[in-house]
Amino acid sequence: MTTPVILALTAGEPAGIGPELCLQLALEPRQAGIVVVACKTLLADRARQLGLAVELHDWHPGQTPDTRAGHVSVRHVEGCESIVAGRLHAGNSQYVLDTLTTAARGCLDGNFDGMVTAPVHKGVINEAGIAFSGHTEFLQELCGVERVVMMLATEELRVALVTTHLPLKDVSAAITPERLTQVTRILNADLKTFFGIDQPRILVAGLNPHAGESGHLGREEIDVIEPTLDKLRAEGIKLTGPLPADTLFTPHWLDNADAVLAMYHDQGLPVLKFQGFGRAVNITLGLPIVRTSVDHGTALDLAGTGKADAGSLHTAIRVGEHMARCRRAAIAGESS
Ligand SMILES: NC(=O)c1ccc[n+]([C@@H]2O[C@H](COP(=O)([O-])OP(=O)(O)OC[C@H]3O[C@@H](n4cnc5c(N)ncnc54)[C@H](O)[C@@H]3O)[C@@H](O)[C@H]2O)c1
Ligand SMILES: N[C@H](C(=O)O)[C@H](O)COP(=O)(O)O
Repeated sequence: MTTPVILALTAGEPAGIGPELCLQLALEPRQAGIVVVACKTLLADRARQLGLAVELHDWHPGQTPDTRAGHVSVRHVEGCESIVAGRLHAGNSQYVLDTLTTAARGCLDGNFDGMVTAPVHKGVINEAGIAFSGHTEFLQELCGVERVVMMLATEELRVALVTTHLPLKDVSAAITPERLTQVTRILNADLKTFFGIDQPRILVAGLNPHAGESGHLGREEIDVIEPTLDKLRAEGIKLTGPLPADTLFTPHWLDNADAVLAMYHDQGLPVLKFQGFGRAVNITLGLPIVRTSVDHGTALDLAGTGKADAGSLHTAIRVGEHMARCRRAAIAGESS
């Protein structure tokens, strides 16, 4: 019998839907051991507000998480100053980041096999005076790696990004040969490791309308993207592009591809979310730990109502568990 996977689940922004999604999940029996990383008072209060019969149990490293329906193991984190659903409070920001640090360090120390994150609110963390652009960048820094890749996925479509959370005006300068090379190599390697694809086929979008129209609508394709893709092809990576982004997301191309590499956040993610919002997963590739997340934000308008859909959280946990098993297998293979 294989040892059960233990995943840390951070509850995210206290004013958002994250805490109640974690509690909804706890109403069901689970295969994976889930440890919710959050303030226990916040969880107890939200359970009371929504009339959810969930028992909270303190969890400490080394213990087996409770997987029974109606029970949840909690790694308590101090510092949550306000627990009002729907109302942001900048004083909670350090607490939110502490939940991420606790989960990530627990993964690095071997206490967790991976981490799954409920949504945080980037704006309120910045209002607290803490520069924060997303979990992706935060975990990259915490884990001390030069490059990571954001990829969102449904059963039918995978979209990875060359650039993530930055103003649109800065995107062009950020698409350098070095970044494109690192991102493509990580995507190619992790599609093999975690998705069992021997020779991934990756479609690469151009940056400009019509992929630059032979240089008449922008030169990034000619100056940066095409030469970089040629070098990567010489390494054996199967790349098609740069393709015009407006027609890339059609069956003609997608039917023969394993992933799309988009140049920036709102070139790729609106298509993915149109296709599968509510059942997609957000994965950070290239980290030394497994990290998956929901495809949605804090939904302050729904917080405390019990109406939030847990579909994406289910996907994030299922994919996180699968990736954790793949990582175990990869490590076992290396050491044998
Ligand atoms: N993984 C993350 O941490 C993550 C992801 C996306 C956005 N965010 C952050 O969330 C905040 C709010 O972002 P936004 O308003 O653009 O997006 P949002 O996803 O919070 O909300 C967009 C719309 O989708 C609805 N919605 C979201 N999740 C839902 C769910 N589970 N069930 C039913 N309906 C749902 C909301 O009610 C809203 O109408 C921002 O600060 C953003 O940066 C965080
Ligand atoms: N870009 C993500 C999305 O649109 O779903 C979201 O902002 C979360 O990003 P992080 O995982 O970096 O927080």
